[in-house]
Amino acid sequence: MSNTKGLENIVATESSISSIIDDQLTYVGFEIDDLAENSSFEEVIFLLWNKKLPTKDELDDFKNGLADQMAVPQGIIDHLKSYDLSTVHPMAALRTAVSMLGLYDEEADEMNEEANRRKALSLQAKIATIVTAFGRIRNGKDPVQPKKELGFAANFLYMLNGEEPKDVEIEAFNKALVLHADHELNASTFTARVCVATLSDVYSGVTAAIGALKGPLHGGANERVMAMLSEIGDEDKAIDYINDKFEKKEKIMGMGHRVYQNGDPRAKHLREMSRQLTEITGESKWYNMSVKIEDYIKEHKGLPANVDFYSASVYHSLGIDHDLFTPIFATSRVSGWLAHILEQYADNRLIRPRAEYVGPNKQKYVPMDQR
Ligand SMILES: CC(=O)SCCNC(=O)CCNC(=O)[C@H](O)C(C)(C)COP(=O)(O)OP(=O)(O)OC[C@H]1O[C@@H](n2cnc3c(N)ncnc32)[C@H](O)[C@@H]1OP(=O)(O)O
Ligand SMILES: O=C([O-])CC(=O)C(=O)O
Repeated sequence: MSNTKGLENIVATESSISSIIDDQLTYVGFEIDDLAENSSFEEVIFLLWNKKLPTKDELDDFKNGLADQMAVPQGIIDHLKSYDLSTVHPMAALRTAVSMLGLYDEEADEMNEEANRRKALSLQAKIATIVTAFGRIRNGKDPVQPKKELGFAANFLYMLNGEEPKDVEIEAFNKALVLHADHELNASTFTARVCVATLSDVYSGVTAAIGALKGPLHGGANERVMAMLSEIGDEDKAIDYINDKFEKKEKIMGMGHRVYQNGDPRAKHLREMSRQLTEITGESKWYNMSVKIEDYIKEHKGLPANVDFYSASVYHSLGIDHDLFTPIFATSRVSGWLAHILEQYADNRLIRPRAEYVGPNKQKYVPMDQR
């Protein structure tokens, strides 16, 4: 048996949801650049779940269906309120709340496509409500009910802030959601697929995926990028800070990628959004600092910026609390997780690789009183 640490370059499944070929990302064969410029997030979810773009009527129905599913059981809101939310990370709260959603669903273990698609729509909608409710409750505010006439991106910002967002904010947030929706067999998506390949339920798959996304080597990097930029504080201090990290052999968050060699195709969109938004907020320093770091790391380590790098200054410019960055990633990526979960159920086989045993052999049991 050969052993590839981290399963690097191992092809573990077939999928027709998204592809990364020669550093190009597509969703169902549509270039990410095309979708980022033209698509609504709802349209992208429909695409990932149905492998085709919706007609206008299909999209209207889909948007209505999502809006109808946004209310979260009061028991979950009350449960969130029962914790000291000043110390709870929102990804931990989201993980628990999504798991709880399964307790409220009588069909949680129903294993047919119709029931699973209904659960998918419900989860997609409710995760946005949970994340925004958490953001408000911990600041002593009541959750805000969604407005049916607003799209997904606008509703998220509305439910978080209690006021309707500006067009420029909606456009930027929608694009960020589109860019984060799916990404082939990344760690959280793989986790979801491994979980449901045991024929466990959709709630378990999404709960497991949230746990995987939370880590700093994956979705948790975006929050840490902003922590790094804040710690640096001043553009002129950026290079010394990075050199210090190099010396300590510490990783720079938002840099590097397992699959992309020459650059993450999503980063250029987020970089441009960061430029525009930081100019609007009068805080171009975050963008300038980020560019300086990106260029320096590219030159000295040959590492590209990944999707998490510029999303940090984008979300910061939208006035979002830094620890909500990864939950926002989950709000988008759940669309991809659900697409992969449905695909896995449709042609399932248990996922069970092997481990190469490197421990001691031929040991003899020693009774307790002789150890
Ligand atoms: C949405 C996403 O999940 S995108 C990724 C988000 N994660 C991050 O931004 C965290 C920082 N980046 C990293 O830790 C890595 O680049 C990963 C996890 C993304 C990819 O990891 P891997 O493919 O396993 O690469 P690995 O960690 O083995 O790194 C290979 C080499 O590049 C170096 N390297 C990789 N990323 C970085 C980084 N961000 N900063 C400094 N050095 C790095 C490693 O130290 C290692 O060097 P060495 O060979 O001299 O020991
Ligand atoms: O694909 C990966 O390994 C990580 C990533 O960029 C993503 O999940 O968007």
